[in-house]
Amino acid sequence: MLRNLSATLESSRKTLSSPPSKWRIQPPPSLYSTASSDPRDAPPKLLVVQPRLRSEKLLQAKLNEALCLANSLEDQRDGYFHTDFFDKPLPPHVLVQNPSLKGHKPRADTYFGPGTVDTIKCHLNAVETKGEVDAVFVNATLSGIQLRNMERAWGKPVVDRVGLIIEIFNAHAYTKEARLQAELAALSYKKSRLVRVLGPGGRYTFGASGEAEVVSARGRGGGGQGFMSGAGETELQLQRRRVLERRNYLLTQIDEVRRTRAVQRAGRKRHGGSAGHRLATVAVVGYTNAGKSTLVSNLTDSDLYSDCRLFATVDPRLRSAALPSGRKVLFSDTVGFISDLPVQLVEAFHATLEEVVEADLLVHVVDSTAPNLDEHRTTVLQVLQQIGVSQEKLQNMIEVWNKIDAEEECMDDDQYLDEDEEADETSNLDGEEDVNTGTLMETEVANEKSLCDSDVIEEKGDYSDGWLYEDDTMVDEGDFCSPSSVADEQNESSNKDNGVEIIGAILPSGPHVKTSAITGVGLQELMELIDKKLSEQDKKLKGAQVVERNVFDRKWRPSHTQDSSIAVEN
Ligand SMILES: Nc1nc2c(ncn2[C@@H]2O[C@H](COP(=O)(O)OP(=O)(O)OP(=O)(O)O)[C@@H](O)[C@H]2O)c(=O)[nH]1
Ligand SMILES: [Mg+2]
Repeated sequence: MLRNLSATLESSRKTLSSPPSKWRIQPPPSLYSTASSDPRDAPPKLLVVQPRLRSEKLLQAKLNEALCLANSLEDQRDGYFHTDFFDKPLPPHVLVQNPSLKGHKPRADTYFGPGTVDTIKCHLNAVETKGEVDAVFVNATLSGIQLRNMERAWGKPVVDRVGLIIEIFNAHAYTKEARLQAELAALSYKKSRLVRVLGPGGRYTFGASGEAEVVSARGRGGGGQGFMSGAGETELQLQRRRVLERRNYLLTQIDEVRRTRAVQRAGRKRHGGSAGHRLATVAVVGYTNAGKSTLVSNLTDSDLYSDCRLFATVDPRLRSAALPSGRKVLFSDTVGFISDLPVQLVEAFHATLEEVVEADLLVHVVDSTAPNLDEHRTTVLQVLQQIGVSQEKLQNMIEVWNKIDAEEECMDDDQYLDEDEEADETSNLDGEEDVNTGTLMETEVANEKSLCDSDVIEEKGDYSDGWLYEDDTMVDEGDFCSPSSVADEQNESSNKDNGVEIIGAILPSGPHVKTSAITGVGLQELMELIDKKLSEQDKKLKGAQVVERNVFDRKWRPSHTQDSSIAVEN
C-alpha cells in the first residue's frame, strides 16, 4: 500500500541472507500512479472519503484538513517541492455516513457498511472515468484487515489517516535524522498491519497486499498451536522478524542522533550565551500549518521553508536572534502536530521532539483563523504532555494567535457574504468556486448522485480558504446532537485517556500575544515577552543555584573540628 513502507520492507529483506522465494514480502500496492516511472514526477491523486460528523463546523474543518492532507503528499527534490500547493486541483471527495455515529461500531471487516462501500465504489468509478484517481484516502483510522478488504472492494490502494500522515512525513523528510525517524514510524505502523493475503502463485503470505481473504493478523487458521501451527504463522513470524531487525537498526542509528543532539545542546548551554547568560532555546510548537516556520523566519531574519501544505517542516531547524535586551537566543522550528497524530510518529520522532522537551521556553503558535481552534489548542497540549513536557513549562508557555491579518480578511469576507446573501438569496458560492478549482461541477455531481443511489454521498467545490457551505442538504439533521458532544466525536480515543481536565487548567483563556507572522504585527511584543519570561526564569535559576552552592559548600568544606580531628589522626 505505502510506497515507502514497501521500500522499507524491501531494504530490510536485503539485509537478510536471501530467503526462499516463497517467503518474499509482497510489495504493497503503490499510492503513486503507475504511469510515471519516477513517483516524484507525479504526486498521487487521491479520492478523499470523509465520514460525516455531528457538528457541521467540525465536519467542515475536518474535510478541509483531509483535502489538504491529500494534496500535501509529495516528495521533496533537492529540498524543494516542485509543485505549488495552490496550483494543485482540489482532490475529488465524498462525504459518507459515519459508522461510529448513532452508537454503532464500525464493521470489523470493511469499517463502513456494505451500502457505503458500494457507494464509494460507484463514486470512484465515476471519478475514474476522468483518470483522476491513484488511491483512496479514508479519513479515519483503519485496521490492516479493513484496509485490505476495502482495497479488494474498490480495486485501488487504500490509505487511512495514520498511514497518510506517516507517508507525508516520509515524503517530506530530508535530513538523515528525519528520514530515519519517518522510516521507523512507517515500520511500526506496518508491523501492526501485517495481514494474511493470497500472493502470486496462489500462496498465502503475510504482507500489505494481495487478493485473497484476510484470515488473521495473528496468524490463526494455519492449524495447530505454537511450533506446530501452520505455515502461515511461520511466515508472519518471519515478516515480524524482518521488521524487528530493521527497527533495531533504525533505533541504534536514532540513538546516535539523540546522543549527538544532547552533546550539542549541552555545548550550547555552556558556551553559547553572552553577558553571563546561558544560550536559551525557545521551541516554537503548534498545530501543523499554524505559521511556525513563517514566525521563526521573521523573528530571526532567516528564510525557513514555509508552505500551505501540511507538515512542510519535518526537519527541525535552529535559528538565532537577539531579544530587545540584546540577549541572544535560539529559536527551534519543529514538526507540527495534528489531531490523531499517529502514536508511531510521536514515538519515532523522539529525538526531534526532545528539543521541545529540553527547551527553556515554549511558544505555542495557534492559527487564529482555524474554525476548530480549540481542538487545535487541546491537541497540541495533549501531544506536549505525551512527549513529557513538564507542567511548569506548559504553564509558562506563551500562546500566540497568529494570522490575525487573515482573521480580519475572513471577517470582511463574512460581512460581504452576509450582504450578498441578503441581496440575492439564490446566489450559490459552490458553483463559482468549482470553476476556479476545476473540480466536479454541480451538474456533474448531480449526475453522479443519480448513479449512486444508495447511502449519503456528496461533492463540494472549494477548500482552500473556505469550508463546506450551509446548503449541506444531504445531512440527516436527526443524526446530529448538540455541539457540546462534538469534541469527543472524532477524537474519542485521544480524548479519553489524556488528561483533558489538566489541559483545561493549563490552557490560557486567550492569547498572550496576537501576531501576523507575514506582516510583522505583534512580533516586537512577542520578543519582549520572551525576553521577560527568560529573565524571570534566570532569576529563579540563580536563586536555586545559590541554595545549591550553599548546600554543596556546607557538605564538602571540612569544619575546624573536623580539620583538627584529621590532624590528630594523622
Ligand atoms: N495570512 C497569513 N498567513 C500566514 C501567516 N503566517 C503563516 N502564514 C501562511 O500559512 C502557511 C503555513 O505557514 P508555515 O509557516 O509553513 O506553517 P507551519 O506551522 O510551519 O506548518 P508546518 O511546518 O507544516 O507544520 C503558509 O502559506 C504561510 O504563508 C500569517 O500571519 N498570516
Ligand atoms: Mg513549518
